[in-house]
Amino acid sequence: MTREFNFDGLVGPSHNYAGLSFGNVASFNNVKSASNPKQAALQGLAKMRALAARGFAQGVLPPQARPNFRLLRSLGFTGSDADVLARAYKESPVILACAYSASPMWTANAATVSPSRDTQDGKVHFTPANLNNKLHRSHEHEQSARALRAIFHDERHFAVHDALPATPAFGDEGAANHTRLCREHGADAVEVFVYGRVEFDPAAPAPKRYPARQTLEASQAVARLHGLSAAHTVYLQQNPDVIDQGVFHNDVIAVGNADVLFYHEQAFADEQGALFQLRQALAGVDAELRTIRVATSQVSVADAVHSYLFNSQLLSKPDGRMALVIPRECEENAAVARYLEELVGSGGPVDELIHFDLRQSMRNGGGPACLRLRVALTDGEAAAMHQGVLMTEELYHKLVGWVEKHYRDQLEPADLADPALAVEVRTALEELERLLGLPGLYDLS
Ligand SMILES: NCCC[C@H](NC(=O)CCC(=O)O)C(=O)O
Repeated sequence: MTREFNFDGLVGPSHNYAGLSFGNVASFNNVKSASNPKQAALQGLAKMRALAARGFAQGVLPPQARPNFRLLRSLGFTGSDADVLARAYKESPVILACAYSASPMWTANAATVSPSRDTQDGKVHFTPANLNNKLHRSHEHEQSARALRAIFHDERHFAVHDALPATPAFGDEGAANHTRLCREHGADAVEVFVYGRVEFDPAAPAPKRYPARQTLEASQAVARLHGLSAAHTVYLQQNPDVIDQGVFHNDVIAVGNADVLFYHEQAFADEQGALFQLRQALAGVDAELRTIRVATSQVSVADAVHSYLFNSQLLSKPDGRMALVIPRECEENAAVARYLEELVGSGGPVDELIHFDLRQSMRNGGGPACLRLRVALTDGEAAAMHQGVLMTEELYHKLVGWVEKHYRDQLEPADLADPALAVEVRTALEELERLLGLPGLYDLS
């Protein structure tokens, strides 16, 4: 049997609001407000626990070591660790914030994953995303690769590639711009890549106000690395106008699961063309696309961006129906709340809503779907991965205890200059390696 595992990012102890993501409305609006790392981590853990308790396969991906002293030193801040922090804070607090960002919590951007059913060599392939559009995210991929290699260490089953070259032609944001459509997780599938820009075709449409983070060239390179078949791979262009309205990743405006695509009518540059391509490719894997199309008259793009309606997890339940995992913000938006009520009453594939309070992450533009990386695994593959990251009641309680012990409940921009914070984070991560049974997870040299 094949099951879809959701690996959620455990929010790191330096979670803060630094306004680093131009084009991401929430990140910009909450710049320099105080964060609560403890609450952020507990909110994420509560989601993992609840979904695991419901029988969904749930794992956790560890946070990364912060600040990234190697990054700071490579930019010319030298001396002892305390000197590096003091100089960076004085000369460029924004660089210090980049080195301290807890952005690896959004594991939808950690990598693109192709299940073994889709790949030429029959292994599960991972390509960590270079995230090169933003300095604070561009240094995640090294540790993402290291963590994935530690968890998916068995080379008979898993291949973890290096990130693509970090140049604008290969802007790669990972699974946030990727979805897999199929009858069921274990069946042949179509992998769908959504890009915002084409580097080598200056005539292709592109956003004008905000950056397009993902390129067609990156998507094609990932498909090549993973050994995907051309007939089962579809590339769609995201609508540049919605990128300019704050839809910085496709998973802010569309989500797919099994044979269902839940999307906003403005999501793609060419809606009819996109549906045609998907239907044709799906016919090749004996599947028929079911669409849940949301019209602008039902939910505007602005409401979608503020509520994160589409940054939901669409999860298959054992009874064949689907649940939609949404943030509380969806209840608070009148148009979205009305739409959702209709959706679950419509007799369509979605018959249940599961709400979570993820406010701490949402204030940086990360909803339920941003917080998780989907990995479909056969039973054999699931048995071959490191078991210490699978969410159980026991692991949940251990991690809550660890968070309670090590995390601050308030972090202001100026706190990043406090040398004690760096020591606290390091101590916490050393303990986490033991707790997850992953010695050597971090390069703490
Ligand atoms: N998939 C959701 C990603 C959200 C993430 N936000 C941030 O990095 C904000 C960080 C800050 O501004 O402190 C991003 O934009 O990539």
